[in-house]
Amino acid sequence: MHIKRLNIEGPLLFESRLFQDERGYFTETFRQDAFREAAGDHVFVQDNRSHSKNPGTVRGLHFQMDPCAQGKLVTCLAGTIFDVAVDIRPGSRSFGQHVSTVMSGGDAVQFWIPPGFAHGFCTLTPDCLVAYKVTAYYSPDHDRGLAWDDPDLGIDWPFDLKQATLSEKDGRHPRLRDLAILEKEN
Ligand SMILES: Cc1cn([C@H]2C[C@H](O)[C@@H](COP(=O)(O)OP(=O)(O)O[C@H]3O[C@@H](C)C(=O)[C@@H](O)[C@H]3O)O2)c(=O)[nH]c1=O
Repeated sequence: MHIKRLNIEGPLLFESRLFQDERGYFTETFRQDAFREAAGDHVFVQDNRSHSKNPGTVRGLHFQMDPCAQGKLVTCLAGTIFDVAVDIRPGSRSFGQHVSTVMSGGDAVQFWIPPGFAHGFCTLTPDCLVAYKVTAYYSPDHDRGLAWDDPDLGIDWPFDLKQATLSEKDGRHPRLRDLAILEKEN
């Protein structure tokens, strides 16, 4: 398993080896030992999957408040997505900055996003399947969002933003500067 560190302390890219043969391929998608060594002790308690029909679908940016903050290990099983994690850890040196990656079905890459980040993605092809493990259960009471197109975040979404498809909920998240929960710390 190859592990790539990114510009922000915390998020990681895990790349597994693909064993190809005439049948197709085999790959290990998760190893507790390699994960723990690189990312620390986290326990995954829930696995999720979403399907997005159209390119230009945006989901995010989402996070859960403490004590239900979630670390997420994200992978793309089909299609191609642009995935992004924004640092909203109070007091972090990289607060408000983000890291991103493009992931496709079959490339055996997993994106580790620790608790304290807002996460989202957009789809670049039809029929994107995204699967992810999380370290805390879904809690609607702690579920929060951040505006995916907040200009202060400077995310270079690689599609025509005017064509974005998103949920009603994702269309009304606050900008980073208006996130009340963070005002005091930063
Ligand atoms: C996230 C989640 C949603 N739901 C329900 C609530 C709602 O009725 C329906 C759809 O939820 P959402 O619109 O929030 O789904 P979605 O926009 O796909 O939300 C996901 O987006 C990505 C970017 C993430 O990072 C995830 O953690 C999660 O927030 O599914 C659960 O039952 N369990 C869950 O864990």
